[in-house]
Amino acid sequence: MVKNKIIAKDLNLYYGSNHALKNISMNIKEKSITAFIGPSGCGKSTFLKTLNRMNDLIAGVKIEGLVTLDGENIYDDKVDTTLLRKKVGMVFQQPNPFPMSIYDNIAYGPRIHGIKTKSRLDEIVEQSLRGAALYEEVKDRLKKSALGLSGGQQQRLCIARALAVEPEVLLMDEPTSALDPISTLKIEDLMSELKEKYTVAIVTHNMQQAARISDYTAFFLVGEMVEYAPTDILFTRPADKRTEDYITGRFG
Ligand SMILES: Nc1ncnc2c1ncn2[C@@H]1O[C@H](COP(=O)(O)OP(=O)(O)OP(=O)(O)O)[C@@H](O)[C@H]1O
Repeated sequence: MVKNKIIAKDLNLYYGSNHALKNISMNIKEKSITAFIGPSGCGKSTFLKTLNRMNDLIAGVKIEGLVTLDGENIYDDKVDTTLLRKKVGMVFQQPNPFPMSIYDNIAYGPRIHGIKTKSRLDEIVEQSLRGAALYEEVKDRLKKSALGLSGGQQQRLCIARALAVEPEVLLMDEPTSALDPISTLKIEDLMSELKEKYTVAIVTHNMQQAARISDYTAFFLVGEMVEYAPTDILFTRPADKRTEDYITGRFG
């Protein structure tokens, strides 16, 4: 049986008086891809961000309920959020490399976590770039600015940067929506490789993408999680009429 890596239980989130997540319970399976779909504003990104406490950074947010990672409550007062975010990395919609060299982008996280030796950093940079299927394209320009890379390369760099601190979970918030179709395909292929080692959760607006790459899909609607099932079942035999209406394009 596949292990549950993350468990959310009765999760509620309020932005001030806006009840943005309503009683969400979900088990996210280890070493698989879970996609969150649903119309704009339904809470997909908000839910994703609760999984590494990125919403803590927003003023006026109130969170109730439980999220566990390997059985440990990530909202416990004792949790070090820097370490949590090392274990649960994040990749955003817009590629956001730091304005520094390709090498330094990758070495940044490991350096913060105390790795100083050049040979070890060299090793991590190469491994991470290989893990993100970027090494061959950039190996001769590691000391050049990351801002000179194409959008698709920048996004793979951001994935490599996330991999450099040895995460267990990767959260991806519409990682391909700013990319052309070829770069999108590269990232999708990469994600299928990544799930051999990591647990991946992805927000996507693109239902075909969810159907192509994910093992499980959750459908959100105005803050509720309407349905959560293996992807092939959710797209072929949804249990809820609202899921069916959405995936057949009747709204959203
Ligand atoms: N930082 C914030 N402060 C206040 N309200 C927010 C904030 N972020 C999101 N919201 C609100 O929470 C609700 C859910 O937003 P969220 O971004 O999670 O939805 P989404 O499904 O990811 O949407 P989209 O697909 O458009 O990105 C919306 O009503 C949104 O306006």
